[in-house]
This record gives sequence, C-alpha cells and structure tokens, in this order.
Amino acid sequence: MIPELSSVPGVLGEIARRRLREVEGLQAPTEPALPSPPLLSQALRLPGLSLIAEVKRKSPSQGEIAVALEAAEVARAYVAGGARAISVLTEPHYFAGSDQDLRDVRAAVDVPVLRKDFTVHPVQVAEARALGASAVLLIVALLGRLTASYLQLAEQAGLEALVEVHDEAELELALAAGARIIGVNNRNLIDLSIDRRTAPRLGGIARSAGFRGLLVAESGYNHRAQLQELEGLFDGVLIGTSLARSHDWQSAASQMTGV
Ligand SMILES: O=C(O)c1ccccc1NCC(=O)[C@H](O)[C@H](O)COP(=O)(O)O
Repeated sequence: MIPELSSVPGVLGEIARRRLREVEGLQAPTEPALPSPPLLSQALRLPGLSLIAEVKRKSPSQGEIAVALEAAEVARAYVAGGARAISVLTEPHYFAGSDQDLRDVRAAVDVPVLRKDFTVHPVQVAEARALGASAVLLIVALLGRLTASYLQLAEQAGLEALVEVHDEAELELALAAGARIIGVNNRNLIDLSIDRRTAPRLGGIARSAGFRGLLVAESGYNHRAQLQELEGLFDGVLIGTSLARSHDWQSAASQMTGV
C-alpha cells in the first residue's frame, strides 16, 4: 500500500483510490511471457520530436472525447500519420479505457505501446507486461518515495517506465529514483488546469541538473506551432485529446509530426 495515497487531493486522488480498490484483490497473470516488446526509449531516441499518440475516449477534464472509438483502428491511423509510439489509457471508469484496448493496439501496430494507467499496486505492472505493453506510467504525485521501487519492479518485469512529474519537488524525486524517461505533465492532475510553460521550465531544470535521459512533454498540445519550444530540449511529446477528437486520426497525427 502506498502510504500517502489517502492524502492525495483532487481528481487524481479520487481516481487512484478507486483504481486501488479495483486491482488490489487481483492475482498477477500467470500466462507464459510474451516476446520482448519494442522499446519506448528507442522510439524516443529517433531524430526530432517523437509523437506518442494517445487512445483516449473521455477524460475528467474534457468529458466525452471519442467514446465510440475503436482502439486498434485509431492506433493504426496514428502510426500512419507518423506517431512513433502509442499511449493507451486502460482506466475504465474516468477514461472508458480497458485492458482489451491495449491488447488490440499491441496486435495492430509494431511501435511501442505505453500502458497509461494509474499505477498504485504491483499487480498492474505484471498485468502491463502480460498485455504486451512496452512501458508503464509511474506518477510521482501518487507513488512519492516508492517511485524507485516501482521503477525496479517495472525493470524486473522487462518494462520501461515513463516517470511523470508536474513540479520541482516531483522532478527531484524522479531524478533521485533513477528515472530514465521523465514525462513532464502540463496538466495539474489535482485541479486539471493546463499550463504549457510547465514542460519547458521543468525540462530545463532537469537538463541543468545533469539529466541525460529522455524527456517527454505531456498534455495540452493542439497545434504543431506549440511544439517548437520543445525542440532540442524534449525527445517526445504525448498528445491525446486533440488527436482523438479529430474525425481523421491519420491527418491529425500527421499535422503534428509533419509526416
Ligand atoms: O486528461 C485528463 O483530464 C486527466 C485527468 C486526471 C488525470 C489524468 C488526466 N489525463 C492523463 C494525461 O496526462 C493525458 O491523457 C495525456 O497527457 C494527454 O493529454 P491531452 O493531450 O491534453 O489529452
């Protein structure tokens, strides 16, 4: 049990406590291990800013985005539009996602797949590997000092981790935990406000502190021009709402990547 979970405020706290109740009785999957998935880090090391495109049906901040979308179809279109990785929200209640979405996306595309969930129990890490994910999301605002042990768990399971931060204190914890891929979220997950200055600010601090790992900017991007300030500092950008709500997922992705 994560000691601080009961005191996480706002929507993030609500989601995480509900998720814990859903998963804490589950047994770790026992199926034979799947072949090693493609590495998220490799996709992020390609030249330029790599797009991680998100399969997102609804969200606490936006309500319904594309409730009827078919995850595999959307993921294929994103990849055709130049996305180098896919993020799949598997949380069912607030985002209408599912584990089956992740299986479907894994079967449909060759690029790395991130399991975007609210990881609050070790069983979710084992599940992610069994579903075919390449990486899991670890939110420092939820895991606090346990971030390092969840990172270890992920590595032992053969997964990479996107370690997500939103402020300086969380960035310090992520660096101390030995994160290799840090996601800076422009969305405050407590009050859901967006401030796109967060990513460049914290990305700059991370680099000044000597971080040589991979940086991903997350949330709030809807035009290619907004990505300019990330060039040269960030390796990737994670975009959900503005892509998913488009009626043409391939051209929406392509407008962001220029492919
Ligand atoms: O998207 C939300 O409203 C949200 C609310 C509470 C916790 C997490 C939330 N989103 C998760 C994400 O970080 C985003 O799905 C991801 O970064 C993409 O953001 P966007 O392009 O703004 O959809």
